[in-house]
Amino acid sequence: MAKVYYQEDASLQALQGKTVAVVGYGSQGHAQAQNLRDSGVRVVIGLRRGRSWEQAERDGFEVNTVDEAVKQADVIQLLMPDEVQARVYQDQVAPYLKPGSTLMFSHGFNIHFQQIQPPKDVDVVMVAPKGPGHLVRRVYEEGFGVPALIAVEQDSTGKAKEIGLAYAEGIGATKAGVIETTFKEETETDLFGEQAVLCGGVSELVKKGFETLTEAGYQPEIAYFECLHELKLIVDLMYEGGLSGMRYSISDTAEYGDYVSGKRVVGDASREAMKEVLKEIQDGTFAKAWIRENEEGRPQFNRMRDADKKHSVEQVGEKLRKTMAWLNKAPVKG
Ligand SMILES: NC(=O)C1=CN([C@@H]2O[C@H](COP(=O)(O)OP(=O)(O)OC[C@H]3O[C@@H](n4cnc5c(N)ncnc54)[C@H](OP(=O)(O)O)[C@@H]3O)[C@@H](O)[C@H]2O)C=CC1
Ligand SMILES: CC(=O)[C@](C)(O)C(=O)O
Ligand SMILES: [Mg+2]
Ligand SMILES: [Mg+2]
Repeated sequence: MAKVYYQEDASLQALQGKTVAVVGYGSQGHAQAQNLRDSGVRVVIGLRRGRSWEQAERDGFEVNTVDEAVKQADVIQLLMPDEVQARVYQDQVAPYLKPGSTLMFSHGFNIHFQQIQPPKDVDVVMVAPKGPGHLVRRVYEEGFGVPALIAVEQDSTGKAKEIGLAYAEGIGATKAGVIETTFKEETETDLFGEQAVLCGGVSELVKKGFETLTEAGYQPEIAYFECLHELKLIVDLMYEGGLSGMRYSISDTAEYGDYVSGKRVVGDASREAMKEVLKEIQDGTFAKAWIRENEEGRPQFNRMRDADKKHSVEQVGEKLRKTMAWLNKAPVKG
């Protein structure tokens, strides 16, 4: 049975009198920094000059270069993109890390695949929210939390878990539950989830459903509503009540079709592909390819990103979403 921590298991006390440097102010950075501040934790932001720097200042934070932020911090949370962390760590974090400080991550990639090898005299802890940064902020403001995983890789002070739990409390995660794990388990399951199901699997399902309908001559607007927009409404039901909760709300016609056709679309071939994807995550093939892709200037990543931006589901979606007033105030990428 998984060990899950809630509010009664955590205390912000462990962060009292300490300074947390949040390095990076993107999706997770802005959310975690603002939640911590609202929870009464002293936060400084570490960045390079640019868009995020200006945004963090506008949001009222003290912003420093990464090295200056690290110098004054007791806890350093690295929230830059995974692929830049190792270089910035090497040049601007490692030389200034105080013994006994806490180096934190929200994803295990760089520790698990040994791109970052911290000294023995610091704690190495992960608090990984299981949700996109903008929701980590939005859900906190609503008085709730996004669940998270916690892992301790190195405990030099004997207080690593306590500090990690205090951090999880500060970002609101203990309201939803914080599951104990290892860097290995978080890294492999997170990569698998985003590739096979949450991002990769769902995007392809949406595109192929949309293409099937439009190629058969149906209107793209209808295909968009059917295969993309309504997905959220259906997934909200799953989120609240699992598969049965969703099936309680849909018609029996839909439920019958769900049982007989779902397995034909996502069947044994997909299960085999999922196993292959998982194996390549576990044996490091995926990590190696992603690191190489970045070293080469991201030729494939950029090509695939451009191609998908031009997909007709995106063209028709952009037009339709303009009419949805409630969407226009929610930031998608900060
Ligand atoms: N996105 C998510 O919701 C989730 C992310 N995670 C993990 O959280 C971590 C952060 O990811 P995410 O929030 O998506 O990252 P983003 O891409 O949103 O954040 C990028 C931030 O890092 C800054 N940055 C980039 N390069 C540098 C640099 N060389 N020096 C200083 N700052 C730099 C950017 O500043 P600038 O404007 O100057 O470029 C920006 O503020 C990753 O480990 C990720 O796996 C975990 C769970 C979910
Ligand atoms: C949002 C999240 O949890 C992901 C999909 O794992 C990520 O952005 O890396
Ligand atoms: Mg994730
Ligand atoms: Mg991820």
